[in-house]
Amino acid sequence: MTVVTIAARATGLTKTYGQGTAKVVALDAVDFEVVQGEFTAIMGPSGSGKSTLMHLLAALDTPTGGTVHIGDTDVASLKDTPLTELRRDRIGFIFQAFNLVPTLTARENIVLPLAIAGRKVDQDWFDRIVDVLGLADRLTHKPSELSGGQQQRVACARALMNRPDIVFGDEPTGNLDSTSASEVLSFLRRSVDEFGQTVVMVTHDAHAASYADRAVFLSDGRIVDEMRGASQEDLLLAMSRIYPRHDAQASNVQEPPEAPTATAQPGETATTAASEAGETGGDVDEQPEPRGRFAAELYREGGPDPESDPDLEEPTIEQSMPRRALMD
Ligand SMILES: Nc1ncnc2c1ncn2[C@@H]1O[C@H](COP(=O)(O)OP(=O)(O)OP(=O)(O)O)[C@@H](O)[C@H]1O
Repeated sequence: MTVVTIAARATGLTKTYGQGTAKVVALDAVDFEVVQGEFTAIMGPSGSGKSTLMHLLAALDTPTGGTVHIGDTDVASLKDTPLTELRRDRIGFIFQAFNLVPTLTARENIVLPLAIAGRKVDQDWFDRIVDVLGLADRLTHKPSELSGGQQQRVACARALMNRPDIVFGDEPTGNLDSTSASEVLSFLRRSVDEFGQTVVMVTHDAHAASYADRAVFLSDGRIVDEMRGASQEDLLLAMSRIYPRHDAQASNVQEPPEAPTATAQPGETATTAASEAGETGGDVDEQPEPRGRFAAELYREGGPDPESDPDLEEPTIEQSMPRRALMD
């Protein structure tokens, strides 16, 4: 008999914004369990409540109703200091926009959460993670000297460095080309299979979700379906069935996003992209490709635009990790 351990549990989880006619129910009495040692994908069209669910599960936001448990800990029962410690010690984060500290090297970024917590680096673990992620020869580089894919691999290393109970990824491949995305997804898969890591990832993308053990589908703030061990094709079919309106809209989008010039990716500079292309013979992310039909929706509905999206500007130290996650 397989014993299943629950890494996180949401019960009747509700989040509303605004009041009266302006009230938005972002999450509507959701019951949801994250199984320890599993890779779970949270899927759904824009506005379905994916990020809200993830932020509540990661104790980054407060629900309007219901409860969140991380392991046996009722998040609502924690005062500020233990809540900060829970976020810092038991949860890892990977963001779409990488959120590395621009003034620190890759190595310094990776050990930052430990440094803030005043904890020693486990050198064997550090070496293993860096080796698996292929970052050994990049550790002295600053984020501006790394490609988008490399930056996100640094963010992956940072997320796993303190061996958290759960790693949460919020569209972690949303700013990456397909090759870099596959590298990050393969790493997350490997972290589950080899390290027993629990991973929860928000994604629009059937290709990304096909790396997960389980995909749950959100619609209008509710979980409406779930699948286990689904291929990309299975997931696309399920999405057409569950979200017919969105699927039809996404299918109507014929054109991929315009290619960025100088191979600059959101989250990196054109200078970086150009110099890396020259120096490393193409270890730079190429033009992002739609990965599955719902990727078209991602781009159409406000895809990454470093000009207008403040999240994609170079973060300050304070912005680089959720402040609450580290040092309240
Ligand atoms: N701070 C906020 N104030 C008001 N409404 C909000 C706020 N945050 C989210 N919402 C609303 O809650 C709903 C769910 O938003 P959420 O960001 O969780 O969706 P999502 O599925 O993650 O969307 P996306 O894929 O576009 O990020 C949406 O209708 C959104 O407009």
